[in-house]
Amino acid sequence: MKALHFGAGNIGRGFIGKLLADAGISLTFADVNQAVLDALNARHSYQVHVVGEQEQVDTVSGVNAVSSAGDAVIDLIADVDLITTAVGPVVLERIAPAIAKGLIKRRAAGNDRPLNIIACENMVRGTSELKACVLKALGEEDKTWVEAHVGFVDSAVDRIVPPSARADDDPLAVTVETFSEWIVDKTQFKGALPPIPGMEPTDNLMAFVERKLFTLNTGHAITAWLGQQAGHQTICEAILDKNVRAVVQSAMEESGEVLIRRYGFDAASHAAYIQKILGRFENPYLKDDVERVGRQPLRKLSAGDRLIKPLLGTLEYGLPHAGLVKGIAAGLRYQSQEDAQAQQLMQLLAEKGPRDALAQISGLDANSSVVTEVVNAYNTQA
Ligand SMILES: NC(=O)C1=CN([C@@H]2O[C@H](COP(=O)(O)OP(=O)(O)OC[C@H]3O[C@@H](n4cnc5c(N)ncnc54)[C@H](O)[C@@H]3O)[C@@H](O)[C@H]2O)C=CC1
Ligand SMILES: O=P(O)(O)OC[C@H]1O[C@](O)(CO)[C@@H](O)[C@@H]1O
Repeated sequence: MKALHFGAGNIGRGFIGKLLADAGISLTFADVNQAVLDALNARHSYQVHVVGEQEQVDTVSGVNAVSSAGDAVIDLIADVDLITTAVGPVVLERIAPAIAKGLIKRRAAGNDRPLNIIACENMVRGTSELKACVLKALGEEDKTWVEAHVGFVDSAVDRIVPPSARADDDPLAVTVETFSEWIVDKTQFKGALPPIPGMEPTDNLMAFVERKLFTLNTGHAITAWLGQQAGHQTICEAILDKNVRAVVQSAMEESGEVLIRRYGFDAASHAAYIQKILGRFENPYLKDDVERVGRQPLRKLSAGDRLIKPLLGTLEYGLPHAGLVKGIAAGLRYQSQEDAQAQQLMQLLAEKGPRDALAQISGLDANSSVVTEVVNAYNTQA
């Protein structure tokens, strides 16, 4: 079996690419980073440092790499059995034209073998968004063929893989936590499910996507934003600050109440899930910077993402939401010189003030009482 993975970054090398290679699949990475492409093609292998309760160094070998901007990637799309991505939500639309070209070539070559495409991004139904972008680039006949032969499979991906801070300066080495979870929607595959140990099929994906995004990512973002305000450098330092931790835990519990009502999760198991995540944030070996985890605040504060969607759930069910409100206020205060969205956020706040800025970013009603609560929390955090 052959696979093409877009994005030879942290999650690409440290999680999805590793699972595919470990499953004996012939794997090619597609990326735009020439240094990473050259290193992969020179060595065809790299090391994954697993840190936490158990420590080990695994070697992933037999991998190749191509530029995602050239013709080689189109030839591969025409040939492989599986395509995965971990490029970041905003990049999906940029890789869609190449995927569309590859699918046109695949059809023209008479390759009717099933192909499955799985986006592994921190977003709800990212593969469905990718599919919509790919279909836009196809004519009617190609669209019909794609619907019949290509499975667009949504997934939830959970493993904390920060940029490697290894002293040996190896551009390919990656440091990962022990925990990992990759859940895929089994109802969306074409043909047989690929046998990949570590890939868990479900017919109830939304429950798992929301459980992960609205617990781990909700708590992680708030840890980063409040941690930054308190002068902490890493997630580990931030979550060990009892003031930060109290808000993070309460926001995760508030979001959890929504998940329990919406999906029927067992309350005790969900409480244990939250505790497990808090423990993962404490991993001292990950050196995960608050600036990285808090990145792209406009995306993280948008309507369907990790803060606003759970907040809307608490309003729907009439539940407490003070922790989420403090978390959203902290998001408005995120700072980064490197992050274009942090700069846009600062500009928006300067132009419109917190009430209208939040309404614009999140889609919440500027005159609603929940926006007033966030504005009050924002002013308190000054
Ligand atoms: N790092 C983590 O712990 C986790 C990340 N994720 C998600 O995985 C995705 C990737 O995150 P990371 O691996 O952390 O980011 P990253 O920045 O380490 O990796 C992204 C890779 O995509 C490449 N890329 C950018 N534009 C491209 C293009 N047009 N074609 C091909 N490759 C391109 C970049 O060069 C980079 O190597 C994001 O959606 C993130 O939310 C999900 C779970 C865990
Ligand atoms: O990758 P994003 O969506 O910017 O958010 C950072 C998040 O991604 C992760 O790296 C992986 O889930 C988390 O550590 C963190 O919550």
